[in-house]
Amino acid sequence: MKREKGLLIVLSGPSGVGKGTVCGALRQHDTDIKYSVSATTRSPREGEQNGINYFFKSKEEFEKMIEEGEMLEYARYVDNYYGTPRAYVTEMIEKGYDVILEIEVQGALQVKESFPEGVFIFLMPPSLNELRSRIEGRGTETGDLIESRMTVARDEIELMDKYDYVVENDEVELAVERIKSIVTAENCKKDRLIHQYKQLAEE
Ligand SMILES: Nc1ncnc2c1ncn2[C@@H]1O[C@H](COP(=O)(O)OP(=O)(O)OP(=O)(O)O)[C@@H](O)[C@H]1O
Ligand SMILES: Nc1nc2c(ncn2[C@@H]2O[C@H](COP(=O)(O)O)[C@@H](O)[C@H]2O)c(=O)[nH]1
Repeated sequence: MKREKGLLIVLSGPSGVGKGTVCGALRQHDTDIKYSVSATTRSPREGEQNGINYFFKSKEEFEKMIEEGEMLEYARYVDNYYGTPRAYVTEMIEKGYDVILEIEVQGALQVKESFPEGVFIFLMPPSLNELRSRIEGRGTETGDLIESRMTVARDEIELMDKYDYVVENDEVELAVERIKSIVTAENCKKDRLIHQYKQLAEE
């Protein structure tokens, strides 16, 4: 549902936990939520398209975006930059759409500073062994890169108490239902607060 102002939803969690898969499934359920496309200096994987999966940038292009204040947040993750272009997110929120960001933990904590009214959800794997098999099963990284991602994952999991919600991704459809419930509840809370605020303003 479109409102006066949309909700910013930050879906975070370790690489390979299933953020992209869960967002893809959520998209099938809720076509009104807008998905922010990140920028990155990582090379495209087979099948990834510029402007759809990511905006693929050179290091120089990315650093220029940072300098020009175009990033809502950004982080260096395993030797590459990743960041959220600010313009799309603020435009959609102002238009009343809920917007979801699918980002790692350093970036999520930056967004929490600038957008404390956002909803911060940490997607949790059933176990570290399952996380490793998901990364391996995806087949997009090998050897050292898998180890680097697993090392970062352990640090990220330690920060999950900084989030408003922790959602287990045991089964994709269950994770989607949990996220949908959170979004519905948070929107009700926001509507109630706006209603109370308007009543007070009228008194
Ligand atoms: N609930 C699940 N059960 C089993 N496999 C899953 C589940 N969710 C996702 N996967 C699988 O795990 C792999 C990683 O998922 P995905 O690419 O969505 O993770 P991600 O968190 O978006 O990763 P990254 O942050 O690196 O982009 C994929 O092969 C996906 O099919
Ligand atoms: N801080 C940000 N992190 C992001 C963003 N877009 C994606 N990511 C995260 O980076 C890692 C690696 O992604 P991969 O596509 O190379 O597997 C993963 O945790 C993503 O969620 C972003 O805009 N900002």
